[in-house]
Parts: sequence; structure tokens; C-alpha cells
Amino acid sequence: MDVDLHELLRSLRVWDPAVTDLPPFDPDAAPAEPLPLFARWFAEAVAAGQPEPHTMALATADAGGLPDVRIVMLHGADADGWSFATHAHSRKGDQLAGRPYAALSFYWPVLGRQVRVRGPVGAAPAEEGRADLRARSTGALAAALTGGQSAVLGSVEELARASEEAWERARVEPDAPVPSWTLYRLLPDEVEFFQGDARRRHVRLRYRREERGWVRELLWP
Ligand SMILES: Cc1cc2nc3c(=O)[nH]c(=O)nc-3n(C[C@H](O)[C@H](O)[C@H](O)COP(=O)(O)O)c2cc1C
Repeated sequence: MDVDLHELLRSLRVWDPAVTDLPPFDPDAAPAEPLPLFARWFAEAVAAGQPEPHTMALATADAGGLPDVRIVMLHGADADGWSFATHAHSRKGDQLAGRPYAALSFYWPVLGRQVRVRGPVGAAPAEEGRADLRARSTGALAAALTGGQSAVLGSVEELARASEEAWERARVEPDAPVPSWTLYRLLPDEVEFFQGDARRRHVRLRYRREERGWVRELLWP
């Protein structure tokens, strides 16, 4: 089937009232720190039926400063930072080892909201990473045990064999260690909240960490 991509793109809208509720956002009433607002917006995205609100784009840079991005799952957000888990020897793991700095972006279209987070990234203590993996599903353990992430794969059969073994091991050994699986924490020095508006007067509120605490500022959309 041939697709006219440009025509298709022109037919699509963002902030379609049929699927999007654009709540008002009063930045003057926003809390002094970004974490409570993130928690509130996250809970509101869940309540509004946003599919997979806990997935986010994770941007890193390689040794030459060139950008890279992929989706990962948010494992937590608290005073220690926004956390996610992956293999230390994946492409992103290598990039984070070389340049321990990243950006995250969440998009919750049912509410017309975007949240961007930037800051330095560090690995959590290994025991915390293990506990985090133990608390997840058998499938998550099987995926971690399959390993090899970001290396070139010879064939889909090779993956099927490794995955079968990993699922079996995850089933019989729910505490199986996965040495390269690492919990990372991004400690933000900037968090931006974007609330879409039907008249395109989008509200952008940025929190910037300074020595004396968080500074809040509005940004032109
Ligand atoms: C919805 C979704 C969730 C994902 N969650 C994770 C995750 O939490 N950790 C992870 O390592 N990869 C996750 N992935 C796979 C990554 O997007 C990516 O393909 C993989 O981590 C390899 O990235 P890299 O080569 O840049 O290291 C997820 C993919 C999708 C589509």
C-alpha cells in the first residue's frame, strides 16, 4: 500500500478536543519545587487514561557530543532523582559512562502536557538496582537476563533461543542476578512543565536549580 505521507500528516491534529482535555494551568499556584508538580501531573495522566504514562524519551550524547534518544520506563521520582534501569553495556550505558548527563521527556497527549527533565546521571548502588529488578515482573527479569542489549544480533532465531533460556531461568530463579542491569538516577537541574492550550497560548513553566534553591520562570511557547 502506497502512503501519501504528506497528505496523511496534514490530516492529523494535535490537541484534538475529541481526545484531549486541556486543563487550565496557573503557574502562580505551582509549588516551589518541581517534584510535587510532577507527581500531581503524573497521577492526573494516569487518572485521565493516558496509555503508558510511565514511558519517557531518554536523550544522551555520545563521545563526540552527538545526540541519541530512545524510550525507557520511569522507575521512580523522588528526592534522589528520576530513575530508570538498563544495561550498563548498552549503547546508552556506554554514553552515560562517557558523559553522565541526560534529558528526559514525557508526553501525555490526553491532557496536552509535556514534562522535560535535564541533569547529571549516576548509577544507584548495586543493591538498590537488584532490589528494583526483583520488584518487577518475570518478563522484566527475562528481558534483563537475555542480555546483549545494543550488540549486533545474528538472527531472530538466536534471540528466540536466548530469550527462551532467560524466561526459564527467570521463572525458576526469580532472584537471578543480572550484573550489567543498572538503576540510574537523573538528578534534575532543570524541569519544565508544558501545558498545551487550544489558542496556542501554551504555558511553559521552568524550574531551574540554583544554589539558593529552585527558581521558577515562564518561557515563551
Ligand atoms: C515502551 C518501551 C519501554 C522501554 N523500556 C526500556 C527500559 O526501561 N530499559 C531499557 O533498557 N530499554 C527499554 N526499552 C528499549 C529501548 O527503547 C532501547 O531500544 C534499548 O534500551 C536500547 O537502547 P540503546 O541502544 O540506546 O542503549 C523500551 C522500549 C519501549 C518501546
